[in-house]
Amino acid sequence: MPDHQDLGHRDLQNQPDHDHGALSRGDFPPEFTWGVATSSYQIEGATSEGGRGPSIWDTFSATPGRVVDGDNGDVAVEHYRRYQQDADLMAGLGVDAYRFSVAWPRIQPTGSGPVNQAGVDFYSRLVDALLERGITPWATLYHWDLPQPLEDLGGWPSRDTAYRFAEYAAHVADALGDRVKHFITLNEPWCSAFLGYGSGRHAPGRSDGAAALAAAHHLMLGHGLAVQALRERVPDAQVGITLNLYPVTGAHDGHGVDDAVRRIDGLSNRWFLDPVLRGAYPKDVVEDVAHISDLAFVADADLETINAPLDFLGVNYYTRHVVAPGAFPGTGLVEFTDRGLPTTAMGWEVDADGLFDILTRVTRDYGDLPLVMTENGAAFDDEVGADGTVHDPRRIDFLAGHLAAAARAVRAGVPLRGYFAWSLMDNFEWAEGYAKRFGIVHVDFDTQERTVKDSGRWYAAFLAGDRTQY
Ligand SMILES: CO[C@H](O)c1c[n+]2c([nH]1)[C@H](O)[C@@H](O)[C@H](O)[C@H]2CO
Repeated sequence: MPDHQDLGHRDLQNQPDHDHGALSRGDFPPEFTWGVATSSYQIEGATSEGGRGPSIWDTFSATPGRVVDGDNGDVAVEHYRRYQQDADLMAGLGVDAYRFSVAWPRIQPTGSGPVNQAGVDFYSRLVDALLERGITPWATLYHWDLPQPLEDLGGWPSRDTAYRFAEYAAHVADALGDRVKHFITLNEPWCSAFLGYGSGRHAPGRSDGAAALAAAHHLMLGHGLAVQALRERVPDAQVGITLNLYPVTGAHDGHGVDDAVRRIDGLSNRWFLDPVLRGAYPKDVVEDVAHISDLAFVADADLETINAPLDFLGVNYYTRHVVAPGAFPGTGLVEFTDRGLPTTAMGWEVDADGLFDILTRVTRDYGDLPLVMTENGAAFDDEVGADGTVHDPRRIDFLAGHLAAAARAVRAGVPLRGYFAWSLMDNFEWAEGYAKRFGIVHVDFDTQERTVKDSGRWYAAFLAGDRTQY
């Protein structure tokens, strides 16, 4: 069980905004974990092989207009059959760890009932391949691929899905817990709930605010129940959850900006941080959403279950939110804007200082729980040159700048324990399909050929101890 104490507000040492210079692995604690990350639906392919059942992303990507170019994960980057080759890639990069996700529809094709042994066997082989190469497996139990039959029964807005998730977690613990000692219950419940059931931008593509809030609650309830299941079966496991967190900054200091910042910080960050780490929903945000839902789905003991003690908090960071009051002041509407910084191929501003800001804020406001950067990376339009190399200097600059910010946070007192680059290789980027490349390894989606990009070589050199400029 975790033995860290919540020290409450901490005076983290002030640090200079920019300390450009040289950076190396030595700027981080010696036991720091360095890895790469992926997720099942984005890389595995083989969606009809090995007894796998359909997920909501199979359904969503088969629905015309939902995914750019009508792309889907049927083939992806064939990791299901190329996992040995990909494990060799990781070993070549010199990573300590690999964060992957287990596809629920491979373990339980209908989302409940007996396990599909072929699915268990795949992840068992993957884990063994990693361990044989000295790579520590970090398993995410849920990275968005809900079995479609559970969606047909109501999906995450239904409380039963939380109980099915805990049963699934128990099956994974039984199957892999002898060799996997690092578990992340959920990847980004904010995306699963608010993009899946709120905006409809992600699977299952529903647009219902009340359903989105219920989904968020039952995802977090499932998290808490899954922590119990994991602890019962794998007493020596390190267990956490991954949240996508954003520093939120006012676009100016005019009237109403502070409330806009409070609202977006509340819905983006505190709606998940507070239940998971404090056992209560933030009261100001409960009021903000009262016109959408009275939260009647919250049962008495739920928040205690959700507030299960954790060994770490996974943080996914990509960019900052910059906000201003909406067109109709006083309505609570908020406009998202930018600060004219360089952007990635996703249109996200490159803002390494935002990583320092969010890491120090979480430690200052939520105490000394160890933090792990479970995702950080950037999409750029990479091309393979005539010489077969992939020059991606902007991704190197992105990674170096964010690692420098992470080192600054460590110096400021943040208990940061690890960093996973997103992503090992180009893959299915959800509603953007294959049009957006986040990998430090390039994939030719026609031939499946993998080519380590300059950023992959840079990361390998950094992990080998080379000093880098940023
Ligand atoms: C919107 O930013 C989120 O934190 C976020 C960014 N990303 C994610 N979450 C997901 O966890 C990954 O599966 C995506 O591939 C990755 C890149 O888009």
